[in-house]
Amino acid sequence: MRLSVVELAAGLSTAWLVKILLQKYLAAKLTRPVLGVCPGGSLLWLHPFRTASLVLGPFFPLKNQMGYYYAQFEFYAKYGSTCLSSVTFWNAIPIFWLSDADAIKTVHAGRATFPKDVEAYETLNIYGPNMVGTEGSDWKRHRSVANSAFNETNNALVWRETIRVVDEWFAEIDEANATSQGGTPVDLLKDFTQVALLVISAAGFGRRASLKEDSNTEPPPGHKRAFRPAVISTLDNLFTKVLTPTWIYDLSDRVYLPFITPTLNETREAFEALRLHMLDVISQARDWIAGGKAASMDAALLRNLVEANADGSASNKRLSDDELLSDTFTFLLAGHETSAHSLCFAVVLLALHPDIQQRVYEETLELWPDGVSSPISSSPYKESMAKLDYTQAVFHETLRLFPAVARLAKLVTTDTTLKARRFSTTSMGKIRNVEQYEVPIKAGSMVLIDIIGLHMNPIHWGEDVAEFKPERFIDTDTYRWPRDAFNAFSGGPRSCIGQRFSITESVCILAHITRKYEILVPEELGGKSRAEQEKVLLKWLPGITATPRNARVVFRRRV
Ligand code: HEM
Repeated sequence: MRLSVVELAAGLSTAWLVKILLQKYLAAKLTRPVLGVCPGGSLLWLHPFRTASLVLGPFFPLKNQMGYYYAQFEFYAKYGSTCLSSVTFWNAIPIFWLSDADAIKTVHAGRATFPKDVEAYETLNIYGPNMVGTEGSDWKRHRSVANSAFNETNNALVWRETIRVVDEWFAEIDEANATSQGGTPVDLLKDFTQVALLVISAAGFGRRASLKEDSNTEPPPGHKRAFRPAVISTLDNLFTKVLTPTWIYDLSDRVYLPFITPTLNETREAFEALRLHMLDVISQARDWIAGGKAASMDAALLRNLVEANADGSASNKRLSDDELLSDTFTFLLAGHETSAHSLCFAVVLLALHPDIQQRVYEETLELWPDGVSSPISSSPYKESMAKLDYTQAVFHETLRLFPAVARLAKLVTTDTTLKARRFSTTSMGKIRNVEQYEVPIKAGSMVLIDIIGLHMNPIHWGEDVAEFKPERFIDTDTYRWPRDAFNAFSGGPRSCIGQRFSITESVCILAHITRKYEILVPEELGGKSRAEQEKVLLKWLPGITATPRNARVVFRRRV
């Protein structure tokens, strides 16, 4: 029997593939002893903290496989442990999944043993190194300059700018309301994306833009695009920028590739346009400092960064212009989608829970008896926030049930142990016999902070863990809410630097909406059960951040 060249090549390729797969499988099998006493031992076909897992997240892993995005606490309950082990198929990395508040706290506190997996963030270094994608002394330098930028003056600016943007948004809604009976249908994702963008533009870059301004605005001298279209097209092209390898850019420079070349050109131009605007703000801030800060200039993050950077005495504590620019861009990325998506979930939850909505309304009625806070000066930031405790609790509880970031990965640099919990589960699904135990973890492994698993852990949050109950986040004489079991903003020294920014913005928006409008479930879902309404309105997909799919409600003006 004679084989053709094609048959021979196919046979050899198959043999080669089988050999590789066998090698990988054996390597993963051999790693199992490293997993020690920690139950699970699952084989992971995808690395759970790489771009592929975000892109494929809605479809893979499947429901019964470890890493499934909607599993909540299921796997931990199945194996009776708050720490689970697994190993990646392709490179045999032991990965320990954590839903235990104490173990996670240890990981956050031990930055030398558990550094951030910065490799996963490399694609975000678009304008250069930045706070999110660095570790060690570089990260410290970024963080110490930026810490002073996120100050109370900036929070007050966030509050004022949010009111300005919300005022404009309400005007649009009321205009639509004039013709519609029974309220205005609102596409929350579309509207909050715009609102959050305008807030971060003003409080982050010091560039005030209007909701109504269209993309044909004249670019200022020296620019090809006005600020707002530059930001919007940058965000629109973010995925292209992050996912396209540089060799494709090089190729498309040399050869015209239909569709690809125009898309890459647009992406490049958008990012360059935004870069020029950010450089303008940096140079304006420098002029302002050099001029003795005579004129007033809003305390936007970028201005504050430039100021803090100029104050840095030693050069090893300062940031270069590229780093300043890259950090500011990171604030735009990190602060815009997270806030917009979380607000979508919060408003839908208020529509689904009229009793809770009523409590928020009563709180805002007390604060603003004469209606929402316009003019702006009538509602000062600090005093108003201090009176919106329940609204803040609603926002926290939303982030507990729908954390924008589902998981975080840390490397393990030295052999160590973590304290987790073992338990049994009764036939009624109740957790019993909880005891702590030590999980040995070898250097070279990875730990995965499973934020959803932690937030759905009944050991920390009680048996009603799945219910939307904002009062969980309100301390009383006999109850203190479990801070370490809440990781929506991560934890420890690398926790979200924009936490106060986003709470200020979100609470301001939720309070204003609830004071002015009744939030209702869309009419077509009116006859359905609460469970069916939840299934539709709270549907989400994994992405860079958890993305709501059907966040629609109706706003009806309160009389
Ligand atoms: C609801 C809103 C927000 C949520 C849920 C959120 C969540 C998070 C989480 C989980 C992390 C840790 C990420 C990691 O370690 O990889 C983080 C880090 C970060 N966030 Fe936020 N964030 C929000 C809003 C903001 C805002 C408004 C800003 C800026 C204006 C911001 C800027 C940052 C930055 C710069 C980091 C990196 C901090 C560091 O590595 O030291 N975030 N955020």
